[in-house]
Amino acid sequence: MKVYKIPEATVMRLSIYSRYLHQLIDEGVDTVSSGEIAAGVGVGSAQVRKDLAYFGEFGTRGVGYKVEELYGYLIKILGLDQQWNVIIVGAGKLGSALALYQGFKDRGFSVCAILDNDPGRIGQKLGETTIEPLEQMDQRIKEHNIKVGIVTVPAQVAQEVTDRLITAGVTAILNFSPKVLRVPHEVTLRNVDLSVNLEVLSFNLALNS
Ligand SMILES: NC(=O)c1ccc[n+]([C@@H]2O[C@H](COP(=O)([O-])OP(=O)(O)OC[C@H]3O[C@@H](n4cnc5c(N)ncnc54)[C@H](O)[C@@H]3O)[C@@H](O)[C@H]2O)c1
Repeated sequence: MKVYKIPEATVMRLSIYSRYLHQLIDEGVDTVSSGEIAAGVGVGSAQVRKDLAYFGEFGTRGVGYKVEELYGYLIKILGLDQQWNVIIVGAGKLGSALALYQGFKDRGFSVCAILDNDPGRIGQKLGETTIEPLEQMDQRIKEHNIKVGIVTVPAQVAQEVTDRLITAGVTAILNFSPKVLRVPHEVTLRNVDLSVNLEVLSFNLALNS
């Protein structure tokens, strides 16, 4: 299914709704209203209805949504009904922690390779994955049909590592480095900066103090 021009903020909320629905399934809940989803995840119920309306008609007026059905639908919309193979470049503190994180697998992301250029790191094991030299990039990306690259190298080398990943066939980059990366328009880029979240917390703390 192809869905165009969905705002990124909506996609992020869909991911949060799907987690909440998963929680409801675990609790044995069969149906849920948009108001209950809204209260559960902390957004307005009109927002929930608007987000879901991008994808057609869901739910029955007065009854709400069937939890399992809506969950299955959101998983499909988010592309999580298939496995995405992932490569991590930079097996330092952060890259190693991400490689060991079990939560990715639970959502359909499989870390197939982790690379570094430090001879002292190469050959070390992170769970079932062994840290390999950067030179393995092309081969690993091709053999595992890897589409997602996670960049956890220092900022100075982040662009060259990203360029190399894209040349090798990666089409989605999750950048943890503070470097502002340039990628071709057909490549999806997301930047993760935990200090942005800390600053939001700080803003709220300051507001309430
Ligand atoms: N987004 C966030 O919130 C957040 C949080 C922590 C760190 N970071 C960033 O993540 C990155 C990694 O941080 P860290 O603490 O794990 O650092 P680290 O020094 O522990 O790890 C970096 C690793 O990259 C490797 N490396 C360096 N050049 C390379 C290259 N050209 N090819 C392959 N590997 C190479 C190093 O050998 C090292 O193992 C940094 O850019 C840091 O600023 C971001």
